[in-house]
This record gives sequence, C-alpha cells and structure tokens, in this order.
Amino acid sequence: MSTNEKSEQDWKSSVDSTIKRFPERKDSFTTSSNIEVDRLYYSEGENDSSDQLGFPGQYPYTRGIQPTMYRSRFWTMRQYAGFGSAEETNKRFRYLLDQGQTGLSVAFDLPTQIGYDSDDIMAEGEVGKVGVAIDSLHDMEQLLDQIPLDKVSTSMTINASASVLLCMYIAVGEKQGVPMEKLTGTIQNDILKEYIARGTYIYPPKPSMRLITNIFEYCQKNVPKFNTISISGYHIREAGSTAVQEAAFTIANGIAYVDAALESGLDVDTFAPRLAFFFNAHNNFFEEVAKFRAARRIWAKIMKEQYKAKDPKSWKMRFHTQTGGSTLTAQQPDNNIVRVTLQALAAVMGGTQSLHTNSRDEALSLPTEDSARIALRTQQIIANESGVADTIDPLGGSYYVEELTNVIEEQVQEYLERINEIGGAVQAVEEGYMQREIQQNAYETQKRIEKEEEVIVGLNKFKIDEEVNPDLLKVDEALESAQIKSIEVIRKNRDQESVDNTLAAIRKHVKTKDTNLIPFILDAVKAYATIGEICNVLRDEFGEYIGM
Ligand SMILES: CC(C)(COP(=O)(O)OP(=O)(O)OC[C@H]1O[C@@H](n2cnc3c(N)ncnc32)[C@H](O)[C@@H]1OP(=O)(O)O)[C@@H](O)C(=O)NCCC(=O)NCCSC(=O)CCC(=O)O
Repeated sequence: MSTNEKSEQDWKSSVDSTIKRFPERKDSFTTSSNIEVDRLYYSEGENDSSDQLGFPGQYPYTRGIQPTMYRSRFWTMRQYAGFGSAEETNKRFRYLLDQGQTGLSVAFDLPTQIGYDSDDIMAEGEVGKVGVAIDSLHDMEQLLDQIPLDKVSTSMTINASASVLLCMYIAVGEKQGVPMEKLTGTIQNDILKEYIARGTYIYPPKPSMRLITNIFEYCQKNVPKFNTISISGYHIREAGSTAVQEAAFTIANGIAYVDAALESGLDVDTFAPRLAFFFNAHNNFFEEVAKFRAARRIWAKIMKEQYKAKDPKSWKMRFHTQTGGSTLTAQQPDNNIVRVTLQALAAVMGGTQSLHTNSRDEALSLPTEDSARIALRTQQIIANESGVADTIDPLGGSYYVEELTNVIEEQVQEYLERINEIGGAVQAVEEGYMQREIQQNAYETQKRIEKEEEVIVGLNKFKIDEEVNPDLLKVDEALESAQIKSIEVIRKNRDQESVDNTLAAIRKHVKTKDTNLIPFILDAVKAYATIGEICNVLRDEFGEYIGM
C-alpha cells in the first residue's frame, strides 16, 4: 500500500468515528443543480504529497484539523463585543445569541486591560470606551447574567490581567453551579504581541511569562477545556505587517510560549493541546487562504518534529479569525460589508475554527446593533447559502493556492530562522526586531496608497462627495461616575479582612518563584478584591514595563 493509500484509509476511518460524535449536517450535500458534492476532492494515486498536503484531520493538517470540517459543524460565529457597563454589554450578548451567534467574545475597556479600577486616576476618560468596564466579581456576575456557562463558550480579549479575569470567570461559573472542569472558552493571554503591536502590557516580559505558564499549569489540572492562550497575529497585521510576517511572528511567539512552559517543568503534551491561535483576514483572497493553510502545516511540523509532542492534539493549530479592521474605510462605509464578506470567505476557505466579522461602521465608532447584526448575517449567509462549507478545503489542489502555501511556508521559515539566531521571540521583541520589520512594511504600504499604486476603493479612487453621518453608537459619559459609585458600594459591603488576607497571600507567594499564583488570585477575586488591587500587588512585586 502506498503512503497515500494508507493516509486515505486512515482518513476514512477517522471520518467514521468522528461522525458518530458529530454527525454531518445533511445526509447528502448537493449543489443548486442537484449535483452530488463529495466530502473531499483529491487526486488518487501516484502524486504522493501526503507530507505536505495529506488529508483533513491528519498531519500536517494543511487541509484542516477535523476529518469532516464544516460538513459536521460550522465554525463558531463569535462576534467581539463589549462597551459601557456590564449590564449594557450583557444585553448586547443576549441579543447576539438570540440572533444565532454561537459563542461569546468579550471586549474589555482599557483600564480593565491594564489592571486599573474605574476610579483610578489612570482610568479617567477611558471607562467603558473600547470595551466593558470590569472592576470586581460583581461586574462579571452582571456581564454573564443568564448566560449558561455550561453551554456557551466565551473568549476574553485580556492579556496582562488575564489571570484575574479567568479567575472571575471561574468564580461566576461556580455561582451558576458550573464546575470549572466544564467551562469552555479562551483567554487571549498573549503578552508578547502586546509588546510588539498592541500595547496593553503591565509587567516586564519575564514575570509576564511566569503568569502565562502558571495559567497553563492551573488550567491543565483544573479547567481542562479552556484554551489557555490565543497566540495572536491579528494585531501584528493591524500594525502593518505583511501576511507572511503575521504568520511568522505569531508562530515565533508560539515557540517562545512552548519554551517557557517547558522550562517551567511542564510536559509538552499537557499544555500544547490547549494552545490556540488568532489571525487576521485581509483582502488579498488567495494569499490569505494560503497563509492559514501554511501556518497550520508549519505549526504541526514544529510541534511534532522539533518538540517531539506525541499527542496529535498538540500538533493541531486551532485558530480564530477576525476580518481586517484596518482595511475598513470611513468613506462609503457600506463598502466595508463587501470587504468583510471577502475576508470572511478567505477565513472559511482557510479552515478557521471561529470567526468574527467586523461591522461596516467600525472605522467610525463601535458598531451599532444594526451593523453588528449585518456582520453576523454575513457569516450566516456564507455558512448556509454559499455552499462553500459543504466540501472540505475546496481550494486544495489549486495550482495557485498550493504554490502560495508552499512559498509562504518557506518565507515564514526564513523569518523563524532569523528570530532563532537573535535568540528567540522574547529577545527579538526586546531588541525591537519585529517592531522594526512591521513599521517598515506599514510605511511602504502607506506610501503605495498615497501614490495610488495600491487602490483602496472610495479612499484614493472612486471617491464621492458624501457626508458620513450614519447612526453611530455613543457610550454614555455618565457611565464613569456610575461605575465609580458601584466600586464604592462593593468596597463598603465586602469583608475587608478577607480582601486584605487574600491580597497579602498573593504578595507572599509572588516572592517564591515556583509557586503557582492562580489559586491565590482566585481567592482574592472571590473575596471581591478589585482588579486594580490585585494588579497593584503584582505591580509592586514585578515592576512595570516602560516600553522600548
Ligand atoms: C480554539 C478556538 C479558536 C475555537 O474554539 P471553539 O470552541 O469556538 O471551536 P472548536 O474548538 O473548533 O470547536 C468546539 C468543539 O467542537 C469540536 N469540533 C468542532 N468541529 C468539529 C468537527 N467537524 N468534528 C469533530 N469535532 C468538532 C472541537 O474539537 C471542540 O471540542 P474539543 O475542545 O473537545 O476538542 C478558540 O480559541 C476560540 O474560540 N478563540 C476565539 C478568540 C477570540 O474570539 N478572540 C477575539 C479577539 S478580538 C481582538 O483581539 C481584536 C481587537 C482588539 O485589539 O481588542
């Protein structure tokens, strides 16, 4: 039997076992002319490329990580949302779930992201602006009110203060009667790209890496279904990188997290299955599809060959995709619906596990309810009407896409070698290497746009006279004072001794490097210590990162 025949047979038997758990959506799939659609199209026989292409659900996963992909289950439709108060955001969440969204994704305001309470002077003017304001467990209880945490998985875009928000989520679960071993979701928890591109860091790299590996270890033992990190290329791309740089720097950061976890004494197969990724999708359709396929293949090879992981789950790159915020224009905002459709289609053709589609008005403000609904409908139309989800990896075998996939893989490998020579991603970040590469590309792209070598419809060509005045969402300015009052009430009503004791325990255990801090943070959260109080203890002990 040739290798290809063996892979084919393995794939077929994995399909049989998968559909017992996840039956396919239909008994048979057909086109609109009633032509039968096969599960997978592939060339049988001599051209054995299984080390590069293989079959879906099989190493090196070029064609997707599941044996049946979307024939069994669509990707998770997970719209990133959050603004103002926990109560307001809870309403938006419930609206989106009512409209058929299949997972939650929380946007936090900047003070929450960098560990300040709403009444801190550092938070002034920012409370509830780019996301929801969360100060204590009380806000988290409101945020997740009536949302069944045993059924809905929640992603939280939180990095420097991820440990605190994870503990709040666990505590709300307990109050709902959902034990932590049943909770599903993801925390972003990717500090390296914060230093590179996004900016919401608090502590220096070393202690930040400790918190991250503490989370890996704690979750593996106690919250085993939670994805402990979402290693993010999204923001690297938003900052101006190319698609190749996005994939390369993200994978380099992934390698750094694996190294840090191994150094802390963890076995690779205990934490690697819960590493998740997060990519951007821009307009150059085929390049985006190829990027996703190449990234998956590279990660599988690294985990299997370099790190000798044995569990196939450790080899699989599972990723979320968001359409490209920076590609949207304030001019003729309805055109953004078309851009988002193209980008979302690329993510689906690239085999994403979860997807956020941006709203048409995001170049202007936070999305209104109407815009958020159209964005979700875009995913639903792709899923239910286009037929692209009815066969696996429909672009696999295209000469162009396979060649682009190979070239992207090679170019990413070159970057990985360069970063390795520098001493790894942490060192490369500290030296500003990735930041410089991104800035250079951002500068060149901007020059091309200004010279009209790169056409952006409605921006540098096909312009119209228009008054852009759509119905924009405004965050209520009164929120900040309401939030400040609410903290005062919490502080008055909680058991202060228990807050002091739990905070003192965190301080004590920070000093012993080998202690996992998560149980102590969980105790403090349950005592209604605020995010600012917890992060300030860590600030005192770890110091603050001032930046480059
Ligand atoms: C792994 C992902 C990518 C996706 O997880 P999901 O739970 O949604 O999906 P999933 O894991 O694929 O599927 C759920 C379960 O169903 C199973 N499953 C799915 N499809 C299957 C199939 N065809 N056959 C068999 N099983 C299948 C999976 O194995 C899994 O079970 P098992 O688990 O048992 O295997 C996760 O990390 C995620 O949801 N990420 C979202 C990140 C996010 O929203 N980020 C927003 C950032 S917003 C931002 O940062 C931008 C702006 C800013 O700067 O602020």
